[in-house]
Amino acid sequence: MIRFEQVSKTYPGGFQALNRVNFHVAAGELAFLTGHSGAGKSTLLRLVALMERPTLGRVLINGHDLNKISRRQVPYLRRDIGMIFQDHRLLMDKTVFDNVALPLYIEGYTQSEARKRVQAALDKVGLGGQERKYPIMLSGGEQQRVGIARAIVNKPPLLLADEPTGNLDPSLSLEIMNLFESFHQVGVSVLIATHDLALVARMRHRNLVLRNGAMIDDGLASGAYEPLDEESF
Ligand SMILES: Nc1ncnc2c1ncn2[C@@H]1O[C@H](COP(=O)(O)OP(=O)(O)OP(=O)(O)O)[C@@H](O)[C@H]1O
Repeated sequence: MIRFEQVSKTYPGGFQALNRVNFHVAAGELAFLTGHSGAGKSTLLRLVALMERPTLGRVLINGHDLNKISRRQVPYLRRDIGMIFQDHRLLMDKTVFDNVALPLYIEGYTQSEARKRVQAALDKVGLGGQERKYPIMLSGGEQQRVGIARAIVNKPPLLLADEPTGNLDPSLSLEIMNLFESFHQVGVSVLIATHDLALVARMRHRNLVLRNGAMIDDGLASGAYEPLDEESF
């Protein structure tokens, strides 16, 4: 699903955010991406989401070499990627319905055509019946769920989350992670950048670790990918 081959990213100005990164995340896998602040996590996600281009190397998504994707093709590829941000990036002057429907409006759906899909997405994140509210009327955890509903409304096979629990307390964070787990269980690929190492340990999924732009652990050799049995947890 996601393959990086010798990927480096140097920003204008000369800062090298990623240095020869190699990894593969298979279709349907859930993996975490961890590392210190500035390690390159957001940069890596932005390369996957075609928000940045690599300076060197190849990024492949679903077999598509992103170096060969023209600007015109970018929106089509992005449809297959749901993106979730720490600050959820909701439109505060729009209802929950309109926020979640946004990707569908962009694809040309009318409000009535979008209705079923929006309701299904809100049901999945536990916010059924909240369509008419405005984000300001919701708690932080609920606002993040609206952001997740917006990311899944057009059923993308790949979800990318950048610090999705950064503003939430531990119990809300666990609820949000459980939601990602439920998408993974129905076959969606999920890559989550996070600082929350306690939560990562608890979730028992693969952990890709960046340090100063280099991938120092891809979560495979260490055995972290293998589920632990109850006794050893
Ligand atoms: N557009 C940009 N132009 C120049 N430098 C950038 C740009 N975006 C990021 N950087 C630099 O690249 C490095 C990696 O940033 P990145 O946001 O990928 O790290 P991160 O691991 O996500 O950090 P954090 O956990 O703090 O969000 C940082 O030193 C940052 O300042």
